[in-house]
Amino acid sequence: MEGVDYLRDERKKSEFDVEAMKVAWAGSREAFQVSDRMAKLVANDPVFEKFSKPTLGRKEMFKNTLRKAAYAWKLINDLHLTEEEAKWLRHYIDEPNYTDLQWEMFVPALEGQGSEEQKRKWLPLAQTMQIIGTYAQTELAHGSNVQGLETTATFDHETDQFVIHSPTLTSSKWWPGGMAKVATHAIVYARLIIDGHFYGVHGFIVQLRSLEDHSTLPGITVGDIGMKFGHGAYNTMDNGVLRFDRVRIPRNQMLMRVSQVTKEGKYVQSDVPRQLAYGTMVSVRQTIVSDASKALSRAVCIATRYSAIRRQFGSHDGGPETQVIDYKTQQSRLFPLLASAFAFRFVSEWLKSLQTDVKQRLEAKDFSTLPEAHACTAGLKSLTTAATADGIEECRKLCGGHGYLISSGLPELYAYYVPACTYEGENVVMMLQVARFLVKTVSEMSYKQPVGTADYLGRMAPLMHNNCDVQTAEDWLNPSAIVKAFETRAVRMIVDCSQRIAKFENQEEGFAELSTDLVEASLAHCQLIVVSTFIQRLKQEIPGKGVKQSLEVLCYVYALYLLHKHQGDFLATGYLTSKQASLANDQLKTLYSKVRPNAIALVDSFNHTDHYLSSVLGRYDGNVYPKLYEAARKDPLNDSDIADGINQYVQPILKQKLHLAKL
Ligand SMILES: CCCCCCCC/C=C\CCCCCCCC(=O)SCCNC(=O)CCNC(=O)[C@H](O)C(C)(C)COP(=O)(O)OP(=O)(O)OC[C@H]1O[C@@H](n2cnc3c(N)ncnc32)[C@H](O)[C@@H]1OP(=O)(O)O
Ligand SMILES: Cc1cc2nc3c(=O)[nH]c(=O)nc-3n(C[C@H](O)[C@H](O)[C@H](O)COP(=O)(O)OP(=O)(O)OC[C@H]3O[C@@H](n4cnc5c(N)ncnc54)[C@H](O)[C@@H]3O)c2cc1C
Repeated sequence: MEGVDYLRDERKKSEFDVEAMKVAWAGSREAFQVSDRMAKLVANDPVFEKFSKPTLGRKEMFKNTLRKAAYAWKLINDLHLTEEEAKWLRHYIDEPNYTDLQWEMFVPALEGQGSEEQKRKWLPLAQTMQIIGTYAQTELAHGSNVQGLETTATFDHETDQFVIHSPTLTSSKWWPGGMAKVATHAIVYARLIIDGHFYGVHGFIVQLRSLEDHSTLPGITVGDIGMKFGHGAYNTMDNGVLRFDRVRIPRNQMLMRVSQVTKEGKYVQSDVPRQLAYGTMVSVRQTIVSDASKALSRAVCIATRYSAIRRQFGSHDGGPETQVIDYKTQQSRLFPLLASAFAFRFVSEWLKSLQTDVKQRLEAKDFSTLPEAHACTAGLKSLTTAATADGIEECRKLCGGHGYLISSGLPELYAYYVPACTYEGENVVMMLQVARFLVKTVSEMSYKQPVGTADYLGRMAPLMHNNCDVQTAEDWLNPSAIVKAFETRAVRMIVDCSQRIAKFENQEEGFAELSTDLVEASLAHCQLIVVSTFIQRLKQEIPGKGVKQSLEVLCYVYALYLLHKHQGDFLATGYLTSKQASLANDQLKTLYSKVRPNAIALVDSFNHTDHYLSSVLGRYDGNVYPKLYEAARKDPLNDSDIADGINQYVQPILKQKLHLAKL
């Protein structure tokens, strides 16, 4: 039997309707159809071929990506693609490039932080790509600490302009994507200075390059920051360094939704919170949560298909060896990741709806839910990216030696993905933001009832004193037992930290001293959100034979896997006994055996094309070994029998040996 037959047999074992599961994964039939159409469009167009990428040099790779981006833009226009379709098209092309910054950061920053007048002027230019923009916030010496940025924007009364300047080497903008070679404009974050007074960090629209010949404008120095981790992964992107030598821009190019500077040089703060200036980061963090489920599902799809094909040991009387997916250890590493991909998918959908709600409230000048939205996006960004980056690496190991080959698709995926733990808010820094929100919520509870994702803190009294009543492994198959366990663990960890901080004379000092515990408490809070969202999703109607049941199994796997992994927390907070923790682990093993027959069908439900997976190990048809062999033969080193350099550097050594032998 070959891999092809193995996967065919596996698909026959499935206990649910795969087509219906595809819809559940996508969110709706319409969402499925859009993404499916775009996936196929990209997969079937030779322009988007990407197997040759690993063998290209930096310049060729960069040019090749520009070519694809230009072609994609042509398709978007020629085919009159909707915004949603265009997003999926870019997603499936699967090469980071300047358009990510244009659509995920530059346009949202204009939309969220521009005044109505500014939006009227700049948005049409950006949306039709007559200008190409980037988001230039991070500097050589400051990324996380936005208030510590050094670039200055000094108001000049006489000319009604701002003077943008890089006063030090460390103030050089450093990292923005698309900035080195492509972007014509940037939203530059700088310290606003009027008459020697500092008014905080604000965004300014600055032109970097001529729209005529693309040359840099006077006063601007811009370039690439150099190659990044993983050859092909992120090096298609021209992350840049940028310096300003007293570059002048008109006053009306400061983004003026949140605060304005008048012609007279007066600083006016609108009636909206200053944190709205961070709004672009909040919206992109939500996109990053959604991207996490895509990246993790991709790695899990590869590792699951390959685990069903790969066989090692266990052959009796000449029969076939054991599929590695049947080893309990393989299942205990793989299935929680499969469940996590679904969990992240559903939490990202929920986060999107939370943001829509916040947006509507902001328009009605209701800012009450902003801190919670910030904490949720920051925390979930941190949780999902960390788990996804680790998960991709685990999937690589699950594929044994072949996982280390570029043709497995996993090394490049990891290298592309891992900076998500850093960009758009370093993960620990983000968890500390969640901690601030939680500690503040607890401290205000005497006069303010917590709401939304923090509402369980309002039920503190019972949660502080209850004990878990699980008696058998079966008892863990109960959503309310699970939610209660996660709520209790989170509440007790948060309250413990809050009480210990309160003992410090200086609260900031207490916060800093307890920051490692606070990060753990924040993680507990975020895990509760993901688990509860999964459970809530299952309360909705989910059509299709066996679909809901399979998702229920995955939901329990996700929750009980976390419970097992963090059982130290659950035990230390005194809610569970070690017996109850061990029953959860027993149940987890039973659940793995329920996932097993459905594993291949579950990863088929992601609807990933072979083009998108770009993995010989994860091929839909399972024809792994012949294709691995074929891919290896195509390596440039195999172009000739005697490689370049052999005659020059190897043969002389061999000849020298002969000479020595004669002596
Ligand atoms: C369908 C297909 C889809 C395809 C998918 C494609 C996916 C591709 C995705 C994407 C493509 C783009 C590729 C990557 C691009 C990467 C771009 C970048 O990396 S841009 C740089 C990011 N930089 C950071 O994130 C800095 C992190 N630092 C910060 O955010 C702040 O400095 C922070 C939060 C750490 C501290 O802020 P403070 O300096 O003002 O300090 P404090 O005093 O702590 O905050 C004041 C108050 O403001 C609140 N706050 C802070 N941030 C807030 C926010 N964002 N919203 C609301 N409140 C906020 C705080 O909670 C605090 O509240 P209280 O006073 O305690 O009540
Ligand atoms: C691929 C990539 C693309 C990027 N694209 C862009 C872009 O388009 N535009 C842009 O403006 N920026 C971009 N960035 C920059 C990115 O946003 C920053 O790197 C990120 O915000 C982290 O900041 P930092 O580099 O200053 O890390 P640092 O803050 O220096 O982190 C270093 C270490 O310090 C720790 N640390 C920092 N502060 C604290 C604290 N208060 N408490 C405890 N620990 C702390 C962190 O946890 C971390 O371990 C990009 C970065 C990458 C890698």
